[in-house]
Amino acid sequence: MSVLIPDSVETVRRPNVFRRLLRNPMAVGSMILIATVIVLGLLAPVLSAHSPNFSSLDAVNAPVGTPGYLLGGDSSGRDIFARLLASVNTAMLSAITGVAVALLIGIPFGLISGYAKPRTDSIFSWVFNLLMTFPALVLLIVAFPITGGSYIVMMGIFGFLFSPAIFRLVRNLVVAVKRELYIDAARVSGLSTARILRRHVLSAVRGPIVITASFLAGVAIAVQAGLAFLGLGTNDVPSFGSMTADAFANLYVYPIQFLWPTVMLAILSGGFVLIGNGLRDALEDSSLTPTKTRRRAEPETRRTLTTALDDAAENSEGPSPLLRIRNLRVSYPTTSGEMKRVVNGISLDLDAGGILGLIGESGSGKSQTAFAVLGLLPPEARVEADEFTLDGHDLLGGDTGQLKRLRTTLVAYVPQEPMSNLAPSFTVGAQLVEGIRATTGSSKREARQLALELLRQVGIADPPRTYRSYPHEISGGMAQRVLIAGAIASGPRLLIADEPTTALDVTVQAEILDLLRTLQKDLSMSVLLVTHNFGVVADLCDQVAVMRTGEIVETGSYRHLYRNADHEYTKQLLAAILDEETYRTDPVPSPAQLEGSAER
Ligand SMILES: Nc1ncnc2c1ncn2[C@@H]1O[C@H](COP(=O)(O)OP(=O)(O)OP(=O)(O)O)[C@@H](O)[C@H]1O
Repeated sequence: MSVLIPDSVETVRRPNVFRRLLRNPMAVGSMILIATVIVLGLLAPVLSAHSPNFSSLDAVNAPVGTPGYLLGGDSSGRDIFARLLASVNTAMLSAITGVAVALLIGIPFGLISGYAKPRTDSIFSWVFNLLMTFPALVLLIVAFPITGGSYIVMMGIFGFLFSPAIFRLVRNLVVAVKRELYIDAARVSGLSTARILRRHVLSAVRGPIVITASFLAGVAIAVQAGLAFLGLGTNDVPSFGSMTADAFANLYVYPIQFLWPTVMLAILSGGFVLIGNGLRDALEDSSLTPTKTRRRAEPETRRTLTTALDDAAENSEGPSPLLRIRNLRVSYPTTSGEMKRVVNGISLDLDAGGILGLIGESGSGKSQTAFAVLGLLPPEARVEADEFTLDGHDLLGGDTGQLKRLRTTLVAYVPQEPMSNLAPSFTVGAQLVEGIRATTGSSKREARQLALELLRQVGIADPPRTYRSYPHEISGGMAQRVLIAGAIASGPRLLIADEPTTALDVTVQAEILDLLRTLQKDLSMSVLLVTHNFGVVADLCDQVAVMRTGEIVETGSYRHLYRNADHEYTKQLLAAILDEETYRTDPVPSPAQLEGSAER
């Protein structure tokens, strides 16, 4: 089916950090001053009557306003105004060189270190920590003979020595961001690591990088001036430092000569620091980054059993299990060095087209089981099993790239907290298109059409409008529909839904469950539903596995468990719902209703 795409789809405006920055008077003042000074520096050849190194005996210590010497002459008879403008250019080139080198080294290594496995992270962190212990200023002074006095080379070394600051910043930000649910979602949707790093991780950490770069520019200008003041630098290139040193010798006789370079230095160096402060405030105000939290369902949001029994099917037999798990163990290292089992030898079969509910209290190991299937467990997790296959493919052996491709094509994931799974700085449409293109390889235009069609399919009333909305502009229920749309885009054979309704209110919960049921039938998918809520299980699932402390204590159809639960824990879980009469909206199903539902 083709869908017309409105022209407005791509004309979305982002929340503007720059506009917020413009509300900060200090930052605005600094930007105006710095911009003015930079323009003056660029116009130096036009504005100044002399070249900065031209010296005339007539102009030695000439007072301010001498014809041709707007700010007077220095002790060598050079035009102070011309030298001041030339020094602006020196300062700016120093800042650009120092900051560029620090960013070029710090950002890529920080991204890789923060995102990579612990061993790579340890090696990179060790190297940069070592670099950080070097006394930067002393090294710059010692390196002077090697640089031949070139301030560009000196500032390159400065950038290298300050790159650990950027590295640490980026690495720590990436460590915080990489476990965000929307990064997991991007991984599940098949995006390459490079693309996730570039598009999602870098975009989330760029704000603090810009702020630090601004501070670093101020520091670079001050450091270059300091080195020049000490005489470390060629005499041919004017700089605030060398001007200050010249004026210093005349301080008591011609103090005004000291004023010009120090004021300019303060404007440039301090201005960058103030802009950095303003940027930080503007970004903090506009921070939309979600935190990875988990909400438990409120009691009133629990579903009742009646609807559930109507729909629960007795049989879940298919030709062969799509997902086959035998004796799955997931363990984590503890501080004492021992391994702690969080999934302890579970076995499951999920048939093609079947719906399996994995139910248990918090911490019972449901999500760990689901994440093991999705390949989303953290690197420190140890996963073992006698058999762990998806569509006949071993999920534990083989090539990592092949497994990733297999999961991308066969499995999709619907998470618990829809909002946290959408990247806050991209529109819904952009995120859907990105996922669709990664999994289907379609063109941008085709992906856009498919995204709009999928939004319609998951019951979004105005797909173009939602397409061009940012996550904060849509409701939780819509966000969950968007994620479901993204999940089904690749036509998965297995949909893993981890508490898909927990974060939603009660009416929306019912709608999302209805949608999942409809899609499961229409697309003939298998569904692994992770939940702590028997009502949700009853609504959807053919088969149920009850988990407790990492083990499956009982399995069976929902109807069977409802009537003949053997295990005390299953009875407790059922009783927990049945006891909550206050929160139920439907009557508890009677045995007759159960039979009726069985006959359907
Ligand atoms: N990275 C980790 N390191 C160590 N233990 C972990 C880690 N992640 C999870 N666990 C532990 O694994 C156990 C099972 O967690 P899991 O998330 O699967 O529980 P769950 O049944 O899904 O509960 P919930 O619904 O609250 O998420 C918990 O005790 C948890 O503390």
